[in-house]
Amino acid sequence: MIGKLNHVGVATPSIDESVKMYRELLGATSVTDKWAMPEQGVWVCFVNLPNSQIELIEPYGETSPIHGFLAKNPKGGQHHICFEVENIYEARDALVAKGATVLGEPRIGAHGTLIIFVHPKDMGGLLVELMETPKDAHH
Ligand SMILES: C[C@@H](C(=O)O)C(=O)SCCNC(=O)CCNC(=O)[C@H](O)C(C)(C)COP(=O)(O)OP(=O)(O)OC[C@H]1O[C@@H](n2cnc3c(N)ncnc32)[C@H](O)[C@@H]1OP(=O)(O)O
Ligand SMILES: [Co+2]
Repeated sequence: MIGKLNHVGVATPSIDESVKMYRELLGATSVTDKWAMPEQGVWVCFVNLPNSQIELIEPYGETSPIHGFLAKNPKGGQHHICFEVENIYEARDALVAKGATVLGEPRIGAHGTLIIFVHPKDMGGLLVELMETPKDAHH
């Protein structure tokens, strides 16, 4: 089931400050604009790497799912890791059949394809996002 590593999600109190850090300290040159995803409760911005992406996420709105994480990690930190799958519903059903806790219903993520999250308690403390491979994927 598990496919390519798509992105590593990094929570931050300020995407602007984080982008500056990736540019100045690590020499990142390809960074997208940030945009709001109200239904996900986050602002999103991608630092493009040759083989993957860092997804910077900042809380959007009072019910953002990352408020708790930032309360515990005020400077931010690694928040989730995202693997591609071919079919999100098949992946979801297989996980549920094995007793894993899938958080919420499949919804559209930052790449325009369906995503789900697997609770960290079932993944050795790691929050795992699964996303359907974009049809025009070229990485
Ligand atoms: C735009 C999109 C995309 O890529 O397309 C995105 O990525 S959106 C990315 C943002 N969206 C999401 O993360 C949606 C799915 N996430 C969630 O539903 C939530 O964040 C939960 C994962 C359920 C955590 O919720 P909450 O912070 O309220 O935690 P909680 O108080 O229930 O704590 C449950 C336990 O999980 C731990 N915990 C919380 N966040 C964690 C994280 N990111 N990684 C690992 N562990 C984590 C807590 O420390 C706690 O551990 P102890 O029990 O040991 O104290
Ligand atoms: Co993500």
